[in-house]
Amino acid sequence: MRIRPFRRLWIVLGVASFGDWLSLLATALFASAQFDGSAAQGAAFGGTIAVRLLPALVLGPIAGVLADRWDRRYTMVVVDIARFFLFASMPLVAIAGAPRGVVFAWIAIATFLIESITMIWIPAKEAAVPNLIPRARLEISNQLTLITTYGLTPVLAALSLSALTAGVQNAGVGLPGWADPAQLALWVNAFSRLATAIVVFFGIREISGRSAEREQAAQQGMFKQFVDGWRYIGGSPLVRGLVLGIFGAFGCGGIVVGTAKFFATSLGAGEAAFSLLFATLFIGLAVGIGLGPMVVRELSRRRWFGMSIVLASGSVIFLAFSIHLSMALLGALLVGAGAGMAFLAGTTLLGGEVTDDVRGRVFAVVQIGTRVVLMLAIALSGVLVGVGGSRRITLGAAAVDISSTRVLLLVAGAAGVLTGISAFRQMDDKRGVPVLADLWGSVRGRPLSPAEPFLKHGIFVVFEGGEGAGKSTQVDRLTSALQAEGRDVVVTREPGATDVGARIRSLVLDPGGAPSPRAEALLYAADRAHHVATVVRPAMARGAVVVSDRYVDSSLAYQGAGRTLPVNEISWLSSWATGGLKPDLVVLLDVEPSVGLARAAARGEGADRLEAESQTFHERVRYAFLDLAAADPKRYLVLDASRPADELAALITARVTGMLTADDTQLAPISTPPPPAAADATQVIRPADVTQVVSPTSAASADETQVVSAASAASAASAASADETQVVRPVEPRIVVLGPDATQVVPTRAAPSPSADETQVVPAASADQTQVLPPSAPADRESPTDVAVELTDHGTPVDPAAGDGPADDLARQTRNGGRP
Ligand SMILES: Nc1ncnc2c1ncn2[C@@H]1O[C@H](COP(=O)(O)OP(=O)(O)OP(=O)(O)O)[C@@H](O)[C@H]1O
Ligand SMILES: Cc1cn([C@H]2C[C@H](O)[C@@H](COP(=O)(O)O)O2)c(=O)[nH]c1=O
Repeated sequence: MRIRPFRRLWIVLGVASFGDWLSLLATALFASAQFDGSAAQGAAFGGTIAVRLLPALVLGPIAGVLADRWDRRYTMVVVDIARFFLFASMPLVAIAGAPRGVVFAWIAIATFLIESITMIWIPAKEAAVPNLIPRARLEISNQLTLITTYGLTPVLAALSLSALTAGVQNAGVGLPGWADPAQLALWVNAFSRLATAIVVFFGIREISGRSAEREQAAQQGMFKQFVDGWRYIGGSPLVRGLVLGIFGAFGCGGIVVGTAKFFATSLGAGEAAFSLLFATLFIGLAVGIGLGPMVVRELSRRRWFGMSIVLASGSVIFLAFSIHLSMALLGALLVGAGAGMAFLAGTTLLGGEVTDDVRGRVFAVVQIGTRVVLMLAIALSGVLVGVGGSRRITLGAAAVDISSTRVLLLVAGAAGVLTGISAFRQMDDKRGVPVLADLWGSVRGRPLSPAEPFLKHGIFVVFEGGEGAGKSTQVDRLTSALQAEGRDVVVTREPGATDVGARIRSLVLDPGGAPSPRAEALLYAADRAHHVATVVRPAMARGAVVVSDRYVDSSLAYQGAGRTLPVNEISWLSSWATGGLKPDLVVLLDVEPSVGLARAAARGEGADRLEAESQTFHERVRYAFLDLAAADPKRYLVLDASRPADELAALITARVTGMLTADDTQLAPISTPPPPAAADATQVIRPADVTQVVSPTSAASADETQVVSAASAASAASAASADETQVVRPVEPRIVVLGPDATQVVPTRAAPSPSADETQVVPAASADQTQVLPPSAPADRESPTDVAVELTDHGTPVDPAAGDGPADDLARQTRNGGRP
């Protein structure tokens, strides 16, 4: 309202809308007053309202073209002056003493003319709004406009008419003939048009003027402009989806209105129920428009639009099955809310996304189309259910009453749901982001963000783990191995890889400073945002292998589990900071905190602020890392970091080179030729010991954690990233869990099992509960993508080198591609 031209336009709209509602009633009443007898009066009343619909059908198609061709301010002014004369002419004809038949005929003609020119006024006004206010304010301006048009002004118009009637009645006899409420209302309406014309002409000059594209379009012939408008609507998936969706939502609303009377009867309820349903629908509409944006908050408007249509249509289906008035009222409320939200989201999207040169035509199609669809839906559904009645269907001994009202509601609801889904698909701007999680996140103020699109060629490997786990050591080793192959490797770390990061690092780690937990989380996120934007993404875009010492998981573990801040909030923060960039591989070096801290202390550099935290803090951190790995095993390589550094380095190099071999088409060219035995390049170093986490762990105790030794370099080479937005592996890895007396084949998350009948899927959380299979499953084990995992009876790691039991045989077979 602080935007002056918009404020004035809103006042104009309010007055115009008040006049519209007043004239709707007044013209119909005035027309019926020209007849005697209730039948003739009823026909005159209904006829005048029907006449208002005709122009939409006749003039609708070209109204938008005119609104796009002409100056919008002059269009509005000229139309309003014409409406002033037309409205004023109706009582004037009567005052002039014309016979009642002529008065009625003129009312019908004038109504037709008024509605016809209004068809041009509406799109001109609608198309002007987006030029007056910033895009971010469009939704709230639409909310205001819709609430004014469909909430405030009809009520005000009805109250004004009653007040006029009461005033005239109280004045008693002696008043002149023209002073009847309907005629007075027409005068009020006529002068309100004159007032709006003056305000638009003198007060909202900003509406004038044409963009260069509109100027250019106006040079074309009208027919071409008309055809282009339809081509634009049909050819743009967004606009097509919006238009179809809005029509669908209004169709649903119309069917509910059209069948409400029969529906109330089928519920065994009477007239009052009909009025209740009708009123509830409008209350729902107001709730959807007024409160919808507050509820969904930052949800993508494109998604919201599709979801609202599904809500409206799904609620129509719900209505079809309602067996009690309370259910029906709930259904009607939801239909209204869904339709209201769809209309608000739709008009806002149209205002923001449709360019100025075609906006008039698009708005004309929507405004006029919704009227037509609404009226057709009301009329046709009323006729259909009237003709259909209720059928008694006998199925054997049982007989069921099926009312055509419910069948119609069901069919319309199902069609609406399909329309909503199709609109959603056409317009979705967050493909790949789970819909319900996104909705839930948005309601809670944290919508999920899609991965930021960028041309990704490189591979992103991250090392995670507690203090002194050996990350820096392994980062160096991997880097050397890759560089020896001639790869472009970028070594980096968090926090502190950039100048900005170095300052943040000293802020968070210097024992002197003490940022609060939330400030600490934000500082790490700030370091990460800058790091990803300036180091990681550019390096990956050029095809480098990026190796980072710590990344998002450190925040989840240290600030989430360690500082006990809500992990989902830290996760959202990191996802925002990184634009959704996930590593292709996380190497988790798992070690007892006491061992790691002792190693770090042995460096003799003194403990930083986090290293100085308690033992329990570091234990929480450790289990948080393990939990993260268990939740997404394909992306993780979890290693027992107490093993010798050389062994770990061999395993990591094997896994990463395996990934690189698969990805070589995308990576930056290797600068030195590969070793002479090309076949060897595909041979993977056989690991002696890969540790895999097969169960989510609780942070409580070490005994509950199932960290198990595993072996299979082949799996290490193939079981890389599961992230759909990044590297997608053609073969899903699977984990073979070996116990001292049992073998279990556990497909990892969502892995399609090639031999489903041989595979028993068990919840990996508990080794005790696993189903026992004989230790021979050659078909499964021959798969090069299997990971052999060995368990002791209490789930702790077994060193395959230490024993020679059946488990070791199987582990060896797996390593050897199924050969004994
Ligand atoms: N596998 C290993 N076995 C024994 N000692 C190791 C192993 N890996 C690294 N170390 C030693 O442990 C110490 C810490 O190693 P490193 O600096 O690589 O760990 P880090 O995880 O990067 O530590 P921080 O988290 O403190 O940065 C070093 O002295 C290193 O030589
Ligand atoms: C990225 C990140 C790090 N931390 C902590 C973890 C460590 O204690 C230090 C970093 O020191 P290092 O010698 O480089 O390992 O910071 C954290 O708490 N949150 C994070 O996001």
